[in-house]
Amino acid sequence: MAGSERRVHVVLFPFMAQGHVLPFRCLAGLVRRARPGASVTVVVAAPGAADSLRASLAADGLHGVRVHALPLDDHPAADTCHRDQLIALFVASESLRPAFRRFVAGLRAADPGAGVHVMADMFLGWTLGVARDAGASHSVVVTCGAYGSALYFSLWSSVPLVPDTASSPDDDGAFTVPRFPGVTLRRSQLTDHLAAADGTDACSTFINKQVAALRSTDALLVNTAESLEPEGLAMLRRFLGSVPVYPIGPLLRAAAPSTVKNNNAGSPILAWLDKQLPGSVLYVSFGSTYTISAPQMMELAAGLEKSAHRFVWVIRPPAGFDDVDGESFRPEWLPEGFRERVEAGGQGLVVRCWAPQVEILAHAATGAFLTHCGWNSVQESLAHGVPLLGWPLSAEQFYNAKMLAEEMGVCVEVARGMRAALSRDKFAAAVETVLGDTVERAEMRRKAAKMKGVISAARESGGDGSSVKVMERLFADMHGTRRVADK
Ligand SMILES: O=c1ccn([C@@H]2O[C@H](COP(=O)(O)OP(=O)(O)O[C@H]3O[C@H](CO)[C@@H](O)[C@H](O)[C@H]3O)[C@@H](O)[C@H]2O)c(=O)[nH]1
Repeated sequence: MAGSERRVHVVLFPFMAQGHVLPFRCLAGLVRRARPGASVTVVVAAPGAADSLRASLAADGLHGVRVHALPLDDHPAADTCHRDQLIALFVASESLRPAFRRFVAGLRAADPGAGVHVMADMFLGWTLGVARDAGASHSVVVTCGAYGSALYFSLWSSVPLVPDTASSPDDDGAFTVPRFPGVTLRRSQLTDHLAAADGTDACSTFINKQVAALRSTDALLVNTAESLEPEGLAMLRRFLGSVPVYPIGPLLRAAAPSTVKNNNAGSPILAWLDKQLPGSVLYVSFGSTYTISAPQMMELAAGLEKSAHRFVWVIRPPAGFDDVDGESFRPEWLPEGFRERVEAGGQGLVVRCWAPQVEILAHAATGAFLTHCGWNSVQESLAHGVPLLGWPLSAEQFYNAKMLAEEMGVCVEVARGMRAALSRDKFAAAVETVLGDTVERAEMRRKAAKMKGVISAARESGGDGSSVKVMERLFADMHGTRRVADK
């Protein structure tokens, strides 16, 4: 087979946010496993981020993977800028077109006999034109799941949305998702941007450009497995028409081996977990980009304390406090004395900004995860058989939560959106459901364990549906006997 393989340069281009860069790091490893002879370069849209990405790739054992920086210096990475600036950052990424064009042309010129394949983030649709002009093949990498993406892109392609039963924007009216008559949503499962969109606003214009790229790229690579989301993938394929869809996920990092061996002296959080009973701790984190409000944080703290269950809570500054440094807590965020009380009493740990999430989820003491249902967090949780409490905040997270609760039965949704009125009693009751001695807990754990098995099978190299096999198929289709770029 190797004899018929054409040399190929693979260019990976993530959007500069943790939730996107992390799966792209795993994608670099997957490309290496599926096509060991390929050269792989990760393009970053900020020279300042190149060194840390190089270090991360080396830590992943991907020493031969190159990093090429393009000059988007005056824009911060998405997880350090205000969420409202995201759309500006998306649009600004298009200014990289000339530099990216030069880079791809340089690869072609340096090795004219080889193929070039650009694997670009779903928010970098403009790269398709660059790839086409350079005679390179192109795929769009969807870092989200299939079900969430199918609904998200379908909704944005159908604005303005008119809920069937809402008489005012405050009514939580139900409506049927365009193109998917079997799926009903509520008004509260739309972001404000989506609910207000009319097709001419900046968000609609931007996302419609991405949808156009999804529909005309050579392949769609989705961070999921056929066995994990068969229905979601069927919906995405229906939405896209003829573009081939390759479920190359789950793109997941493995936990450091010491976690599994309960040997965590080097990490205070993991060392604390070592002292807890199996399945007894709630892990609370809302990902790398979104956050809840200060009043919500107050109520959540009260609910956690009231539940009397153990927890590890990773706190990023609430909305409106984006300028606060990475160390401090403000009095507006947490009830007076909360942190000192729960830490001294052994009930919980309050961690500022960032924690070793995969290691926490892999730890035997972790029994449930309160999450915003970002797709990386979802897959990391299920990969370790950990059931979820869902509090979707934005983007496609509402649809991930819906699928996890209604289709997979591994999640209880406790709140919805960045303005949700949270009740401490309701929240404490939900924690009891997932960590107490309840029938629901047993059932959710059983279903989450099943998903763990599904994910583990997709990560092994052997089976036909495994991510390596799917990636091998992509290369065979694109750069084996059929050469899409040369058609
Ligand atoms: O303290 C922390 C917090 C986060 N993480 C990691 O950061 C990633 C966070 O990703 P995710 O859970 O997907 O959340 P976001 O960062 O919010 O992800 C964005 O990207 C996802 C994939 O496209 C989308 O599903 C989300 O809606 C979007 O907000 C995960 O790998 C976590 O393990 C840590 O390691 N430590």
